[in-house]
Amino acid sequence: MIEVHDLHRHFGGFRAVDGASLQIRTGSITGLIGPNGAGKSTLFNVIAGVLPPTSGRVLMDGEDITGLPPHELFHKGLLRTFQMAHEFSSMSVRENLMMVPPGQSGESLWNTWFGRKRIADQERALRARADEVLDFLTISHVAEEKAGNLSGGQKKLLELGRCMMVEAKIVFLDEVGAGVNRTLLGTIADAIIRLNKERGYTFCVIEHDMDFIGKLCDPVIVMAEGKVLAQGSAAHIMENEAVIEAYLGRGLKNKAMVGA
Ligand SMILES: Nc1ncnc2c1ncn2[C@@H]1O[C@H](COP(=O)(O)OP(=O)(O)OP(=O)(O)O)[C@@H](O)[C@H]1O
Repeated sequence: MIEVHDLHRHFGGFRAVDGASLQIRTGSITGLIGPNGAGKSTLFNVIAGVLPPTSGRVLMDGEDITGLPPHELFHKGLLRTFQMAHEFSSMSVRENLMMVPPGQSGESLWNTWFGRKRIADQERALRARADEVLDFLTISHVAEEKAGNLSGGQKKLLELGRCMMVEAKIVFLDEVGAGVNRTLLGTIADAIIRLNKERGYTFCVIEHDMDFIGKLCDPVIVMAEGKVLAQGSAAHIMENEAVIEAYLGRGLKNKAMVGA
C-alpha cells in the first residue's frame, strides 16, 4: 500500500501539488485522472523519487519512503514509466529487456575474471526471461528489432516489459495509452490486467482515455489544481458534479469525460 499524506510540490510560488492525500491499495489498479496541469505527473515524480517534495510524506507498506532516490525505490519494487518511452533505440528489443535486472554478477571485476561460467549462465537465464516477457506481451516477433524502430504502442509495451524483468510490486504508468492505436491499447490493457491478476502487480495509472480507465481501474482518483478532488469507481466519478466542473467548467476540452 502506498499512502500519500498532505503532499506539496511547489515550483517557485506555483503549487503544482497542493496538499494531496491519497492511498493506492495493494492489488489494485488505481486510476489517476484530472485536467491538464492538475499535478498528476508531478505527484508521480515525487512518489517515485524523481522530484523531492516541498513537504508531506509518502509511505510504502508503512515505511517512510519520502524523497528516496529512484534506484532505491526500484530495489523496493516501486517503478515509474514516463509519458515518453525511454528505450535504448539502437539496441534490440530483447537486449533492452536484458539490460534491466539490477545486481548482475557481470558487474564486478572479480566476476569478469573468474566467473565466466556464472555470467554465461546468468545471460542465458536473462535471455529466457526476456523471451518469456516478450511472449507474455505478444511482441515476440520484434525481439531482434532495434527498439528505436518500434511503433509508439510497441514502445509502451516494451516499457511494461522492462517492469516485468524485475519483481515489481507497484508500477506507476504515466499515459501509457497516449498516441497508441486501439488494437495495441487493448493489448496494453490486457497485459496490465494479467500482470495484476496473475502476478500480483499493483498499478497506478495516469490516463486521459476514459474508456481505458473505465475498463481497467478501480478506484479512480481525480486531481484538480494539485489536490484530490474525488475518488471512487469510474462510474461514480463520471457522475460527480465537481469532477464534471473541473473538466468542463473552465472550457477545457475533454470529450472523453462526457462519453463522446
Ligand atoms: N519543473 C517544473 N517547473 C515549473 N512548473 C512545472 C514543472 N513541472 C510541472 N510544472 C507545472 O505544474 C503544473 C502541473 O503539471 P503536471 O505535469 O504535474 O500536470 P499533469 O496533471 O500531469 O498534466 P498533463 O495531464 O497535461 O500531463 C503545470 O502547470 C506545470 O506547468
